[in-house]
Amino acid sequence: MNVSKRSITVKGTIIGGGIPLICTPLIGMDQDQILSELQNTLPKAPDLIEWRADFFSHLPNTDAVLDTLAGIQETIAQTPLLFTVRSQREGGEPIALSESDKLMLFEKVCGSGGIDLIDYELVNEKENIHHLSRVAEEAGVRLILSYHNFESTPVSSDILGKLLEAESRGADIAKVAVMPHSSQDLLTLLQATLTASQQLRIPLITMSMGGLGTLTRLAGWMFGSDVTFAIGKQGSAPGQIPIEELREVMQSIQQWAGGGQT
Ligand SMILES: O=C1C[C@@](O)(C(=O)O)C[C@@H](O)[C@@H]1O
Repeated sequence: MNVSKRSITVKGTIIGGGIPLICTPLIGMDQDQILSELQNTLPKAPDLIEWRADFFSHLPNTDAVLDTLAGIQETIAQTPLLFTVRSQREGGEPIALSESDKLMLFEKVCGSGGIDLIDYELVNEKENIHHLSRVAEEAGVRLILSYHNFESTPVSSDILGKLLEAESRGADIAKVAVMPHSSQDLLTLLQATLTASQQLRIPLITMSMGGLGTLTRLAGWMFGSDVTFAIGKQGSAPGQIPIEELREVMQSIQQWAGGGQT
């Protein structure tokens, strides 16, 4: 069954509208570092900014998180902000919060009006996902449900299964990041992406990580991935490349491939 994909608009930015977007992460340990990363990154005009708050050393202090969020918001103006506390089992930094502490923090952060999107892993308890989905919806925050595999690339049907599961659990965007060990693994990820882009009714984000995965970060959009992650000042995952270089290559491909149509 071919179902046309639905785009979503966040702060005037269309995600899933055919034009691939670039997201740059902020990984500073404190507010000063984060705001300096932001000052450095904003002139490079990313479409989205992700605060990887698992790197933030004051994460257990909700007031410090909200204060930093206010500082980020003041600086980024119209650029949509994604809030992520990546779990350690899916490649994040160790944090001193239990899962319920984390969900309480998410409630505060969503309620603050300071974020536009929030990322949570699909592997989490169904009730927690359901709870966060309700909290986010009430706050007008879009939910990304994600799956990361830093070891290997699952078979295409499993990757597709993760993306479909994200949609069925209430995600506004489905995301998968996997580790390739061969060129075949890149094809596997891209095949799953193409099939998902024909079946899902929500935007999707996929990438193969590491040096070998670079091709998917540069050209995944041709197979249906709506957002790619790039380095603004510092990267947050293996294989990300600087935004300037990524944009240059993407623009060349778009120009020669006829405006980004797949
Ligand atoms: O999930 C993702 C994708 C990512 O892991 C990457 O490989 O670019 C980078 C993370 O910061 C982000 O949350």
